[in-house]
Amino acid sequence: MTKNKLKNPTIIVIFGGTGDLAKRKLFPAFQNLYLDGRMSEKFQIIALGRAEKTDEDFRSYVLENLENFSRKKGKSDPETEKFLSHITYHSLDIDKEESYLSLNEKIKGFDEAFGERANRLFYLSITPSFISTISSNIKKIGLAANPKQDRIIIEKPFGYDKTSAIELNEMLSQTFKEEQIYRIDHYLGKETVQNILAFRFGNSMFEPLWSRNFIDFVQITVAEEVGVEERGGFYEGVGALKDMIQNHLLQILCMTAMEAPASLSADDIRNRKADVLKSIRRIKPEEVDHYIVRGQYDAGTIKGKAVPGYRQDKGIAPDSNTETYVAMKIYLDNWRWQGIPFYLRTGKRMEEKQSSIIIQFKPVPHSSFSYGKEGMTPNRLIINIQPAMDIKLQFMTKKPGLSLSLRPAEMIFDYFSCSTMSPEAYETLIADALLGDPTLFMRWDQVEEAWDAIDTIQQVWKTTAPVNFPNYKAGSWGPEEADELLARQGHKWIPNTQTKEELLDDTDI
Ligand SMILES: NC(=O)C1=CN([C@@H]2O[C@H](COP(=O)(O)OP(=O)(O)OC[C@H]3O[C@@H](n4cnc5c(N)ncnc54)[C@H](OP(=O)(O)O)[C@@H]3O)[C@@H](O)[C@H]2O)C=CC1
Ligand SMILES: O=C1O[C@H](COP(=O)(O)O)[C@@H](O)[C@H](O)[C@H]1O
Repeated sequence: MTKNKLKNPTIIVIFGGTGDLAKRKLFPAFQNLYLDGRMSEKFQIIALGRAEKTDEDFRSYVLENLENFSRKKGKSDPETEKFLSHITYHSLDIDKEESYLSLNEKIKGFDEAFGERANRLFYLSITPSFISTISSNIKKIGLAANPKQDRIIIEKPFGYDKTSAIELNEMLSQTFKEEQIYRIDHYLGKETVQNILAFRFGNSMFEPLWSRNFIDFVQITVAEEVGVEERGGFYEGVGALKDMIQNHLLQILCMTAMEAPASLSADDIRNRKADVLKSIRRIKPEEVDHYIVRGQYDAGTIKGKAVPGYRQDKGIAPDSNTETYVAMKIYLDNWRWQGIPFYLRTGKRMEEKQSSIIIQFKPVPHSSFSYGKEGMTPNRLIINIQPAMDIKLQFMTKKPGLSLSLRPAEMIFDYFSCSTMSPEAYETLIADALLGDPTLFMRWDQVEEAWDAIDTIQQVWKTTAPVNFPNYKAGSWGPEEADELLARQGHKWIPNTQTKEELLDDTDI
């Protein structure tokens, strides 16, 4: 959210510096920030992993990955070489206290070279089970002794349920104050997610319509074409509810449903988002099947390519009951949204990659018009988050011709048409963390409320195995039960795959 350039000397310590996230997202983000002139003159990245490696070998590994994953690519040009010279590798075993002593020596060495104590940013890109050990070792050795200078970024998932998240937070708070803790949800760094705030509160004409008075229902989709790829071992113990709903989808729900913040300060925005999470209607164990559908993909075809089922993927048990799909109906018990369903769905191996929010408005109370073969289509506002980055307003117009008959049409704002190449989500978030702006990070109460909203579901699923897994084909839009979830309300999932030509169907003019 902030545009400033980092001025203070800074040391970034990446736990999990050799991992998948670091190679695909973190190093490319730092490289792009560097090339954009957003890093300070004096900075050092210390990447940690268990094996012994030389700086040279590690830098070649980073360069190779920049070539594959960075938006500005990583050619071996002088600027990228300069960036690489700011990276050091350090061998550290998280469980061994002596490793932290040598890390401390290394950090002090850079402080000396900088001529002052640098700010420290600890990036925990490791499995959550290591967080407590790292945090207590950081405290023991005094690595983060200055609350004004030192921060920590924690990757998701923050805990596995509400109880473990509370324990984790208590443990962390023995070393770091809340204002030093940056809990990342990379969806909040996406341009189009931030644009929801701009769209809603930077305009006057949509907000009066933004309530139960005019909206029929809201549909939030985060669909992926990919399966679990190389992360089967991690995903098996997690599943779509914890991997996607607890964080990304509930954060998008917050942006869509929140009240206007008093200001753009981090706490004003986060207070209004926390209100949404608090207002999510908690469901009873016996209601879980009524409100939530889980699914797991079977073998199928995506864009003409055959793909295996989840149970055949690498690292997955052949009788796994981990869900790769979740659809749920959420009610918000507050004045603005009482009685309006929010349908959330997410899944891997879906027909196409698509993250979107669809606001369906109530139908007109009465109409004397005739309609084309699609019939009357309610007004819709479609906010496409990715890969399309646009906002569409769908409404009815007169069909060209002699009769007064209507057909749907749309107006489109394309985010790309007015922006230069957007920064990646991780660039925005890391820049904010370096500068100390926590607006786009999750405050503790948000995390706790989000777990509270889904804990009952997890508990019920732990004790009742799904009877019909796998229950959707790779390349589809999920299990049939997800259609029934909406049909009970007289609603349907809106496909959001129509082209403009299909929408403007002229066949019966
Ligand atoms: N990958 C992704 O797309 C995403 C990941 N995340 C989150 O990011 C975090 C990291 O994920 P990811 O990068 O995929 O995980 P990986 O399994 O790829 O990497 C794990 C990292 O942890 C290090 N590690 C493991 N054990 C130790 C130890 N005892 N001492 C020191 N280092 C150790 C490994 O280093 P080494 O083996 O070299 O010692 C490696 O760098 C997780 O919390 C994940 O949920 C969040 C969103 C997306
Ligand atoms: O956090 C995660 O997000 C990715 C999807 O992120 P996107 O930016 O590519 O939409 C998901 O694949 C992964 O399982 C999850 O951990």
